[in-house]
Amino acid sequence: MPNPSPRVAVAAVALVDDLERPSRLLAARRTEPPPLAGGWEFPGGKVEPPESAEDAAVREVLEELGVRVRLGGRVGRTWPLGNAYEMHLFWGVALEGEPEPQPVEDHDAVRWLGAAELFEVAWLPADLPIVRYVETRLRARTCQE
Ligand SMILES: Nc1nc2c([nH]c(=O)n2[C@H]2C[C@H](O)[C@@H](COP(=O)(O)OP(=O)(O)OP(=O)(O)O)O2)c(=O)[nH]1
Repeated sequence: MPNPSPRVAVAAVALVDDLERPSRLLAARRTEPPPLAGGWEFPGGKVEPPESAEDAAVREVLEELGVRVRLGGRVGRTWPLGNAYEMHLFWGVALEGEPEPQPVEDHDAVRWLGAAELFEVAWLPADLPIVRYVETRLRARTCQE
């Protein structure tokens, strides 16, 4: 049977300070591979079937930032990342009592960014349309569509 999507699924989290009234987003700076190193992104990674995109997003944030998160809804639609990947992005917030997110694996810096600061970091190019959408949500102080 033909594969319905030739793109590999990536799942990631738009980690915010508050799912009800978000004002800041966490961005993380990649260290690997060399062509992507230094680019800022949403923490996440490839979905490893049979896990769901949601489970992959939670797993990746724990591995990469040392924080357990609770997910909210999806951030918009599924977003293409070049020709090879598609991203399933979920709003998320750190569970109560979790430590401050820090780069544990695959990143060397994290930053909390308010709506007016979102473009102070060099996002991976494929993330730019997503960040523009996130900006509209932070300015409206809502994770709703
Ligand atoms: N996690 C993440 N990946 C992104 C973003 N934007 C973007 O273009 N990508 C690309 C980079 C990678 O080519 C691909 C995701 O792969 P990854 O390297 O994060 O996945 P992974 O952690 O499972 O990596 P690996 O174990 O297979 O090395 O998607 C983003 O915001 N977050």
